[in-house]
Amino acid sequence: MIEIIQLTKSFGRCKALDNISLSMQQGQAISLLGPNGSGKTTLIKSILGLVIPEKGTIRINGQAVKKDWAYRSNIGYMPQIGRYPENMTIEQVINMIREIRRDHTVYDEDLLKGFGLDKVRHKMMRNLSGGTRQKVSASLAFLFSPGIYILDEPTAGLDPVSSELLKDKIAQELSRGKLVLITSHVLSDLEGIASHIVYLQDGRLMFYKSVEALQATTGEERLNKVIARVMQTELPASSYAV
Ligand SMILES: Nc1ncnc2c1ncn2[C@@H]1O[C@H](COP(=O)(O)OP(=O)(O)OP(=O)(O)O)[C@@H](O)[C@H]1O
Repeated sequence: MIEIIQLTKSFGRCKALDNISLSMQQGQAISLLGPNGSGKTTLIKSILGLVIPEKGTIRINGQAVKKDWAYRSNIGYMPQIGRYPENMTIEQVINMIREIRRDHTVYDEDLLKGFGLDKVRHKMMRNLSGGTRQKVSASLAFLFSPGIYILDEPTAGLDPVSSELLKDKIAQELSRGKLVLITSHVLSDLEGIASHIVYLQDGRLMFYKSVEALQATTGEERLNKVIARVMQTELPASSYAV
C-alpha cells in the first residue's frame, strides 16, 4: 500500500508536485496520466526516494519512507530509460543485481525467458537495441517478485509481441494482489490493465478515480475515449477526490 500525503516538490520556481494526496492499495493497477512535464516521473521518483520532496509524507505499507531505504527492496522499478554499465553483458548485469539482492534466492524469470534474453545473454549492453534494453529493465523489475511495481512507460520501444507478453505478466501479478503504478502515453497499452486513473496537470492532482466509475460517468468503454471525454468536461472540484 502506498499513501501519499500533501506531497510538494519544486525545482526552482517550477512546482513539479503541488500538494498531492493519494492512497493506492494492493491489487490495484493505478495508471498515472498527464501531459509532458505534469509531474508523473517526479511523483514516481519521490516514492523511490530518488527525489526528496520539500513537504509531505510517503508511507509504504504504513512505514514512512524518509531515510529508511529498506522499503525499496519490495518495489520493482522499471525506469523510462534504463542506464546500465555499458561494458557489461546482459548476463553480467543480471548477476550483478542478483548479487546486490543476495537476500533473494528464488527468482521470477518468466520475462527473462519469455523475451529470449537468455539466448542473447553474452551481448554487451552498449550493443543492445532500445527495445532489448527495455526488456532487460522489465526482466529486472520482475525478477525478485516484489509486492509493488512502478513501471515508467514500460511498453515504449517494445515490439507488439513483447508488449503483450509484458502486459500478460502485469495482469498475472495483479491477480496475485500486487500493486502496480504505471505511466504510459499510449492509452491502448493500459486497456484491460488499469483499474484506476490518476491524472496530473502542472503538478496538481486533477482526479483519481476508478476506471469503472469513469466509464459509468462518461458512458464510454475504451480508455482513450473515457479520458478524452473527461478532459472535455469541466470537472468540479468535488470530483477530484477518490
Ligand atoms: N531535476 C530537475 N531539475 C529541474 N526541473 C525538473 C527536474 N526534474 C523535473 N523537472 C521539472 O518538473 C516538471 C515535472 O517533470 P516530470 O519529469 O515529473 O514530468 P512528467 O509528467 O514525467 O513528463 P513526461 O510525460 O514528459 O515524462 C517539469 O516541468 C520538469 O521540467
